[in-house]
Amino acid sequence: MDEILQIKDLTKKYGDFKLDQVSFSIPKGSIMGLIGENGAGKSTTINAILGLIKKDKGTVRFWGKELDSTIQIKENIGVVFDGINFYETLTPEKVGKICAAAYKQWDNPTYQNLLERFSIPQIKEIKTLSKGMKMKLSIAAALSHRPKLLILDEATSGLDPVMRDDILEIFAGFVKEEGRSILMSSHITTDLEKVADYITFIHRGRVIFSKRKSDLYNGYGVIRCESGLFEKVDKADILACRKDGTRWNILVGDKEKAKRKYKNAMVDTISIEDMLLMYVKGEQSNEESHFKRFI
Ligand SMILES: Nc1ncnc2c1ncn2[C@@H]1O[C@H](COP(=O)(O)OP(=O)(O)OP(=O)(O)O)[C@@H](O)[C@H]1O
Repeated sequence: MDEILQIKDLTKKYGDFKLDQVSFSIPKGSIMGLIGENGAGKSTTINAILGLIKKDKGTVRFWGKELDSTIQIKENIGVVFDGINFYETLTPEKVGKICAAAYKQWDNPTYQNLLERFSIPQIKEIKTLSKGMKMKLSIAAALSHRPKLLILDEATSGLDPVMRDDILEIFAGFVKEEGRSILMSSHITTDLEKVADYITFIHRGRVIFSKRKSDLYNGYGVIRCESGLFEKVDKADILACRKDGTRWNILVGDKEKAKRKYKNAMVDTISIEDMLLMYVKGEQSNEESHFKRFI
């Protein structure tokens, strides 16, 4: 079993919104970045994985077994949400004591080290801590109960760039320990570019792709061309496109094939953020006919 988490056909309907047969897997020892626009379904996916909402359909397997017990989740999965994770009247010191009693594998030296590294005071009430400090406290606690999987839902967005960089380094070290993995949703795609091994892109409740990051960079590309060439591009090759002045930017899934097929075109690599923008804005702006999407 090389995968720590396998999600298959996860489906949940909320009124107009449908999380639609979401499937992806997280290999052991890796960081999976979960990206998508606001309302794409990232938190719904995470909540369904954790059993915080009832899924309509689909399976979640953890280390090969269906994930259905809260005890199994509590001990093995560390969770950090973008919000308050503890009672506001507790202090970081009390959080440590409560967690020591609550978790079999609580690692107090790690917790103390992280509090110091993150400059979190031991005896200040949580309600008096800044948003960033609360996030750091949650991350310290989640890492210190030695979970096999850490799930973070927008958990680093309130942190300054220096602290984010420090935390990304800690995450990279965490997954080096055998079998541990991270699933992190983030709008800060540059963080994921730095640290993620895999990227899953959810758009309007559906998985557009779930791929190794290096395969994304090696595979996807953008053709930049004038209208004349745009007309000749095989529509089957176009994943999304956007007109920028007189030039077209065309997202393709196989950069090298595009270079061979369209010899006069400029074919560039594309960042995760630009890829996401082309998918999302291409569809949104359809009626203005500046953008079009063909899949
Ligand atoms: N409890 C709920 N009841 C009804 N609709 C919900 C509920 N939770 C989420 N939704 C809807 O499901 C859709 C997906 O929301 P979700 O929070 O999963 O998106 P997201 O990708 O995490 O977005 P963001 O980046 O803004 O956090 C949205 O349309 C949202 O309004």
